[in-house]
Amino acid sequence: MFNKQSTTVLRKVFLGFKYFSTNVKPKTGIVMLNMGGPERLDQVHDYLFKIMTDRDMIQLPIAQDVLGPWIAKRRTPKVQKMYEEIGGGSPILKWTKLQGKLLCDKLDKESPQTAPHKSYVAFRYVTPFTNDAFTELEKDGVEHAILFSQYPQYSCATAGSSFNEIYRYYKERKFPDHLKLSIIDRWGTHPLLVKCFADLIRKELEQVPEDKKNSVIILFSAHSLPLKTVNRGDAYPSEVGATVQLVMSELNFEYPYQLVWQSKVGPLPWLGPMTDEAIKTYVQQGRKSFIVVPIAFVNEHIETLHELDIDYCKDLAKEVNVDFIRRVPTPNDHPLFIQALSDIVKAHLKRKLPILPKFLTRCPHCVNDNCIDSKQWFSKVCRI
Ligand SMILES: C=CC1=C(C)c2cc3[nH]c(cc4nc(cc5[nH]c(cc1n2)c(C)c5CCC(=O)O)C(CCC(=O)O)=C4C)c(C)c3C=C
Ligand SMILES: [Fe+2]
Ligand SMILES: [Fe+2]
Repeated sequence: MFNKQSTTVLRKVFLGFKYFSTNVKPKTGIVMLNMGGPERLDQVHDYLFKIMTDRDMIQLPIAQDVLGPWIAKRRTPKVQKMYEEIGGGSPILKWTKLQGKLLCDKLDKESPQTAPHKSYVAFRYVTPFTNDAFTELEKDGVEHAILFSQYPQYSCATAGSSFNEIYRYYKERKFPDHLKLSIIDRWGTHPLLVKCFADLIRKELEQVPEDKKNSVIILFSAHSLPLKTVNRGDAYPSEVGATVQLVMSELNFEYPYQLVWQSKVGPLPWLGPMTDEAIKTYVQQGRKSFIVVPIAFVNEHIETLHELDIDYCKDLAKEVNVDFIRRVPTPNDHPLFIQALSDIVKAHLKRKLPILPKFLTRCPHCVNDNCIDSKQWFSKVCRI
């Protein structure tokens, strides 16, 4: 139908449009907040150093400035080996960029009044850092930046730490006159997130052999927290529980289930029961079939690809003679998940938004004086 000349013209028009559309000033910036993960092995030490010296993340009993770097140095070879075993680095940046892009494409279509939208990745412990994201979005002339925590459930250790970093960033420099900031800090009960998890679980349940369908147990596994953080009143354990409850409700509570915790670091007590201990206990009781669901992560990284897939579903399963075990994928680019992100942002944009830094309040559970999580933020900004 098209000759060579008309194809060339069409291609030029398309590229011209693409050039125009990618160089147009974004009105709304979506700042994808996460701790991040090292893409390369030579980033692992700095990454661990930043985690272990962040007092929002962990409060070591003595001399954190000395003990934190020491733990980071000692842990580096072990963690480098783990990243090597999952392909040489964390895929979290790749996934976060893709999720941000798919979200903005959707928002451009579904919310033309706030378009164009552009996503910016702001990681806490590895590049691109908070200041990289804000330097870029300020340069782009973004009018409204939405600080969107990529952890569905709130913790002072994760989302709180990112918000505190942004607070510190603007404490040190002039807040741009043209910029408005607002926060989405928790969304673990969003109906489409729940539907997405339920859909992913159903697909794995279909793989369970008929003779094991009656005995399979769904293990929801979430990153644990130090008990000290839990006892201070951190919202995360109960918010994770809320997600689990809604997902099970969506599945009509058809299967037995348990919420278990993974990824403990160091010798101090953390919230349990731990995922590996739970598997061992069930096997001892003769329950040997499992579906493992990472319920607090929205994309793949070391805790899913190594700890769940290699350490538990492969090595531990073999060691203790598990009959059947499958790990449910994280939401990644699942259409229901991208629709959830888009609906969350649209609902947020419809509300009368408090604008930073005027509304800064202090988180009641946080070790940091300037934490900007609070029930006030929650009710004003992010009730969905
Ligand atoms: C030191 C204490 C830590 C606390 C508290 C903690 C809480 C916490 N973490 C996540 C999500 C992730 N953590 C990841 C890796 C990771 N976490 C810690 C330490 C704590 N996390 C370390 C030292 C590491 C590095 C790996 C290791 O040494 O084992 C990751 C993976 C990142 C990646 O590979 O891309 C995620 C994701 C949550 C949700 C959470 C509490 C709410
Ligand atoms: Fe962690
Ligand atoms: Fe906090």
